Amino acid sequence: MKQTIHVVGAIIENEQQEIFCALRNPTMVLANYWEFPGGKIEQGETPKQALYREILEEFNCMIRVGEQVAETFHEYDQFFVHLQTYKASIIQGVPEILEHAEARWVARNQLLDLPFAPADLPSIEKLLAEK
Ligand SMILES: Nc1nc2c([nH]c(=O)n2[C@H]2C[C@H](O)[C@@H](COP(=O)(O)OP(=O)(O)OP(=O)(O)O)O2)c(=O)[nH]1
Repeated sequence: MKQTIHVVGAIIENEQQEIFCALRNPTMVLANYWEFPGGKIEQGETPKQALYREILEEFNCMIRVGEQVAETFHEYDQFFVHLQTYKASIIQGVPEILEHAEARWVARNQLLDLPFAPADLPSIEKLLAEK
């Protein structure tokens, strides 16, 4: 039976209203897809705590996590993902790419130009509908 993994993603916006997007590296599951940085929620963590930890681990910066953007269930070939995305802003540090192939700040209306992980599309649609 397929497993369900519970994942959080940060929609980090800067002062130019650009969103921080990261490219999964070729050795990761869902290789070479763009994503909202984040990862799996560990036992005993709230989604917001998990997001804070993941961004610190993977980008060495501290974020403040805000409101939820979307909650999505998506079926991939190998597993189901339960993805919750949250708005966030950087409160300390500049993101360093520690685990991803690449990362960049992207204007909302250019998000769909990147090949995003399919589970992220409802979040992107919500962002595009906001402004
Ligand atoms: N981080 C993140 N993962 C996403 C997004 N969309 C999406 O389908 N996923 C999938 C990809 C992965 O299969 C899973 C997240 O797992 P991960 O490997 O990044 O999590 P992690 O950092 O906790 O990894 P690990 O410690 O288990 O190696 O969720 C997204 O926007 N952000």
